[in-house]
Amino acid sequence: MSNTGDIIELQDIHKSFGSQRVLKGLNLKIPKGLTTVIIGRSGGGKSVMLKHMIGLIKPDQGQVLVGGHDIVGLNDHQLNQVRRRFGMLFQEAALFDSMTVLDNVAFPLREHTHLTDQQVREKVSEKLAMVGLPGVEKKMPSELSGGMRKRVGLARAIALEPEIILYDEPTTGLDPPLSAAINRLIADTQAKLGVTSVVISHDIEGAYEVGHNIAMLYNGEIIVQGTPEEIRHSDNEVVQQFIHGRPEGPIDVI
Ligand SMILES: Nc1ncnc2c1ncn2[C@@H]1O[C@H](COP(=O)(O)OP(=O)(O)OP(=O)(O)O)[C@@H](O)[C@H]1O
Repeated sequence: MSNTGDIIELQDIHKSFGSQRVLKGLNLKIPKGLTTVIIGRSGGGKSVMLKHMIGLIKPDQGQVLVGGHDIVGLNDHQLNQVRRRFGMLFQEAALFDSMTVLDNVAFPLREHTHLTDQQVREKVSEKLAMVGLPGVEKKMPSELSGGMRKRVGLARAIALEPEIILYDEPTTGLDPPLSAAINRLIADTQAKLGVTSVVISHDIEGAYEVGHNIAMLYNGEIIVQGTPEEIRHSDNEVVQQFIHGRPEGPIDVI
């Protein structure tokens, strides 16, 4: 597994909401050009961790390095520059319901580039074709199935051809064939565009399939990080309980 360094590095991140300590000294390195899957319990802080990477949440303590630069102290304008490097697929695809598919996917292009209307349309068509949805430009989000909405969300996430794509539970709530299709899409997008991907997932099989690298968040920290093979053979009891979905073990399921 070769890479050219770590594009994102979370160093000793602490984050509490009121008295609830969510991240407790978390360390994580995201290697450039590869896909890292984050697994962990529901409510364990995976989304909170992801939001630190684009400055949507600031840590109480610790550093967030993107391309070697700490983004924690940046102002909104500087953060916007950093965010241009990212595409993000949120949990519910977060499409604008009152806009057509074309306008949804075109949104970041119109916000951040000076492309002509014709060029925007061409880029949108190209990205929709990449996600296997050619010709749906005129549809409204309400006319699409959940899986199609996710794919439109993905087309929007890749519209600016970002260096890094963050996926928050891209397959949750989808049936198995559709989950497999979305996983393939994540792998293809990574291979075609050479992007760095960070994927939050509950889908262990999918994690093995798309992840070059898997990290497990537990009790506010990353407790293991390694290749799918290393995770499968980890001697950590928490990891074993989680990946095999066992009710008994060190993880308190109540
Ligand atoms: N802005 C916020 N204000 C207060 N509490 C928050 C905020 N964001 C997240 N939390 C809390 O932080 C904890 C971790 O949430 P998070 O969404 O990161 O979990 P998760 O691991 O992504 O879970 P899931 O897999 O269910 O999506 C939760 O208890 C949540 O309620």
